[in-house]
Amino acid sequence: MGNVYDVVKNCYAAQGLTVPGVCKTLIAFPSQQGAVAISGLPNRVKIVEVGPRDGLQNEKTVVPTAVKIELIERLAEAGCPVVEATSFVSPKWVPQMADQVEVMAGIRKLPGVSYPVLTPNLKGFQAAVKAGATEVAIFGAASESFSQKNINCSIAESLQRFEEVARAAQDANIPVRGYVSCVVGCPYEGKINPAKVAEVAKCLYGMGCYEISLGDTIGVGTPGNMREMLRAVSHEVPISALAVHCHDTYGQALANILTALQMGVSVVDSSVAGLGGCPYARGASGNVATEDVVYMLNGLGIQTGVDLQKLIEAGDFICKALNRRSGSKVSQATSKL
Ligand SMILES: CC(C)(COP(=O)([O-])OP(=O)([O-])OC[C@H]1O[C@@H](n2cnc3c(N)ncnc32)[C@H](O)[C@@H]1OP(=O)([O-])[O-])[C@@H](O)C(=O)NCCC(=O)NCCSC(=O)C[C@@](C)(O)CC(=O)[O-]
Repeated sequence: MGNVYDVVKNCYAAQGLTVPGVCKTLIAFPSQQGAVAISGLPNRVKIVEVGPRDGLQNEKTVVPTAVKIELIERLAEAGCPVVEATSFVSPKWVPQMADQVEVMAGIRKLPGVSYPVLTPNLKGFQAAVKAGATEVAIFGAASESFSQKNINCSIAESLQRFEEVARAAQDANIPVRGYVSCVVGCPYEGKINPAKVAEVAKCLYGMGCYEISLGDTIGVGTPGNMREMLRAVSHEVPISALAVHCHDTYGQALANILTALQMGVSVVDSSVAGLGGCPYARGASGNVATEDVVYMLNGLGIQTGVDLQKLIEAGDFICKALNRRSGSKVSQATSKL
């Protein structure tokens, strides 16, 4: 078989017709050789690789610091422009991130790559700066219960803490990214009102966050409710400043990402080998695998700057270290070739 377009063209030709323009743009070839763009999608997408932080924070056995450092370096070498390195949170709450200072000291930073870290409060921010962080992220939620479980305070209290971090970061000329968790569903409260997501996103943006990452923390989103939520948030924050962060619990992450791209989002968070889950979100599975996102974007002719082969190798490296099978379908498929 040639390709899907040829088959469709021949069917139309057999009836003496030509292919309508709309069909031409809707037929995409999901292979590395025959990339075809769908009109209306961005030409370039920024991948924010969160595997070393979101991916590893929930691991039960301690991952050696040297393994974390090698993973971060491999991801940067694969062309990921942003590699979230660790978090400056309480080691009592997230023991897996207790080696944050050593991780920051150990990574050989590549020029042009950003290595943000999570900072829930001023204490975390100050420690991060001392450890050499040049970008931080504050992380709130659209669910009161999740906010309490994750950072031990209400949404309103968290916004006060974030305001302090944002002000200190501005004084130190450090860019701040903002997260909103539970943007469509919460493990404790169920469905989340898009208006609440928009309200929290607006506050974070107003504090000076250059980008707001919208987290489907437990991976219950569908293209329908993601669209509804993105529509509400984009009334308060420009779509160019939004990112999506999709966990893949129900297998909807790629569809949700494509929906977001069609709405004008051009920043996607993902985790190599599909690692991850939040320790305070019961039942949450890993993030969408970066390999799968890059494969989809390659198939659409969308630039990412990421080398898929090197990415797969980085995924193989961490899966071997964790003694686990990759959560990436692309990695699973190519390992059988
Ligand atoms: C926010 C706190 C610290 C509040 O925790 P707390 O217990 O309320 O804090 P506190 O201010 O009462 O202090 C208690 C102790 O923690 C220490 N402490 C206080 N702050 C820090 C700090 N920054 N770093 C290190 N230590 C800290 C502080 O010094 C004190 O130590 P002690 O006197 O008992 O020895 C805690 O709840 C915490 O660390 N939570 C982090 C939870 C977390 O990391 N969750 C995962 C990340 S979020 C996520 O995965 C979702 C996301 C972003 O990926 C998007 C999505 O998928 O939706």
